[in-house]
Amino acid sequence: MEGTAFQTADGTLIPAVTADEMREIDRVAVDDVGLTLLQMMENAGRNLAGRVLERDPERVAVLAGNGGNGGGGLACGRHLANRDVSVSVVLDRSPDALDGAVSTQYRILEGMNVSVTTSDASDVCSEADTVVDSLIGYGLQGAPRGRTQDLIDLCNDTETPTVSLDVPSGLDATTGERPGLLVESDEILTLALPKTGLRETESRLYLGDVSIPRIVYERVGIEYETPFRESYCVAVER
Ligand SMILES: NC(=O)C1=CN([C@@H]2O[C@H](COP(=O)(O)OP(=O)(O)OC[C@H]3O[C@@H](n4cnc5c(N)ncnc54)[C@H](O)[C@@H]3O)[C@@H](O)[C@H]2O)[C@@H](O)CC1
Ligand SMILES: [K+]
Repeated sequence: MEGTAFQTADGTLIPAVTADEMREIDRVAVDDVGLTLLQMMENAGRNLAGRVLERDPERVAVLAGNGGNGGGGLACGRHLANRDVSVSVVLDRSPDALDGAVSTQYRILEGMNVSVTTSDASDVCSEADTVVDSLIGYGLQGAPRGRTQDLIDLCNDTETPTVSLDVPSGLDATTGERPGLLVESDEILTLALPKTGLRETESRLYLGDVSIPRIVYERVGIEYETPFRESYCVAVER
């Protein structure tokens, strides 16, 4: 395990997983143990908001994709807005393309009258003091395309400090390869366990608890000691 493990500052080893392994962990957590995606997404979003709040933000742009990664970003946007941070959400496609838990997150923001754009986002990004990158997580398939690619380009161009959820969008979570454009993150909050591809990144890395019970790791054959003893989010060394 030591070859692939990351560790906390106090030396607790944390195994790294591939995208397929993480998908299986999520599946067992939901299908066998009974957590819901919405619960995990809420924990992801709250931990992400915690990292963003460390930056004392006033205006935050949340770039959100249509998958689970985007849902975590949207939940983060709600927690920030609840703390009087000015939040603008930038979707990479029409809200009609959202479903399940992600759609739920979106509808709540809509009910809160949080600003949402599906068109030109250059002002939103340049006026923000922090960008949340929740476009794509471990679900990346090939080089980022279309508006997702344009938003990554914009995010990198504006040079606003960026916090990425799970992995910087455009990174292959398993290999660390970048098949196309990649968000240049200042900080990454990865979820549950670090992804093997994060070895190839250099920005500050944190690990957030999404409340996956130990029995899930036992069932998928991963040796696991919780790094979350006193906190829901810990700094991680590669
Ligand atoms: N335990 C869980 O399952 C949780 C997962 N969460 C997040 O959900 C992510 C996984 O969710 P998903 O499996 O929905 O996948 P992602 O949200 O990583 O991305 C999938 C979406 O990205 C788009 N996409 C993929 N490749 C693209 C490309 N090359 N160009 C443009 N668009 C592309 C597709 O439309 C696809 O729907 C994780 O990385 C994690 O951040 C969190 O929301 C919390 C809970
Ligand atoms: K991301």
